Amino acid sequence: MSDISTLHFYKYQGAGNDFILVDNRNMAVNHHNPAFIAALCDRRFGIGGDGMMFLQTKEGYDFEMVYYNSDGNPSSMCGNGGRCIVAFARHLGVIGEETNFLAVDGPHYATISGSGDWVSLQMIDVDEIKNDGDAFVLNTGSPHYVCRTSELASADVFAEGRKIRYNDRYKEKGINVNLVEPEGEGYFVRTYERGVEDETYACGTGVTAVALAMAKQNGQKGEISTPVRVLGGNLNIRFHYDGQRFTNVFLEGPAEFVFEGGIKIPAGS
Ligand SMILES: N[C@@H](CCC[C@H](N)C(=O)O)C(=O)O
Repeated sequence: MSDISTLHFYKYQGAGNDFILVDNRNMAVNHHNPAFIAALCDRRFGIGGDGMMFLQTKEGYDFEMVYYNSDGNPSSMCGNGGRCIVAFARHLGVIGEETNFLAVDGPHYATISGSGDWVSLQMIDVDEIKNDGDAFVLNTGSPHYVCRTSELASADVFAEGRKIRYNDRYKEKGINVNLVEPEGEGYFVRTYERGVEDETYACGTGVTAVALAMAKQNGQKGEISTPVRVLGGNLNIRFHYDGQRFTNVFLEGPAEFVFEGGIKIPAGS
């Protein structure tokens, strides 16, 4: 009897934030194993990814999104991951052009374009933005630190992000660190991600946090649409702000299939 089996996986990316996806509707994969997830996300010895997701069935919803960071630990919401799993669900025939699914931060509504590669994902409402010196701290499904800067193209985001993520205030629970500068009608953003412990090419909950924090700082109210450029492409965030609460928050952008394959794993994983 063989002690090795093959895991069929799919790779997707949303503005360069890349993920391994597995159809686990039959619950064949036991994913409560950080070393297993981290090994698959490893860019040299595994498939490679900023995170890994399992699409599972959930009563009352089209599907459930179960998300892990590349360090192998389950995490809070991933916005780009959410957009990618919607594209994956569409590919599997689980959904049509709109969906209601469950993620770790609650229910999400999303739509996907007919061509299947542009996803608009509703994020949680936000009613609190705190200050940490000149920076903003808020939770858009995941915790974010947002700090305005200049000369962002040449910034050492890894070093600056790491310093903040591991300072006394944040080191226990961790935080994602977003550096931002105005660009055209919107912003250029670079993010150091907790759980990847590196800069990623995009962070969906991060650009959402930036758009909300900048609207508050600029005194904007009403229906707002904010384009954001990240290292891996372009995203857009639209929302309503009444001066107290951010509602109807949508993260929009590309979610694209990259490749699929099989990888040998120990049986029972
Ligand atoms: N890439 C994500 C955020 C994933 C979670 C994050 N690393 C954390 O642990 O908070 C996104 O697109 O939102």
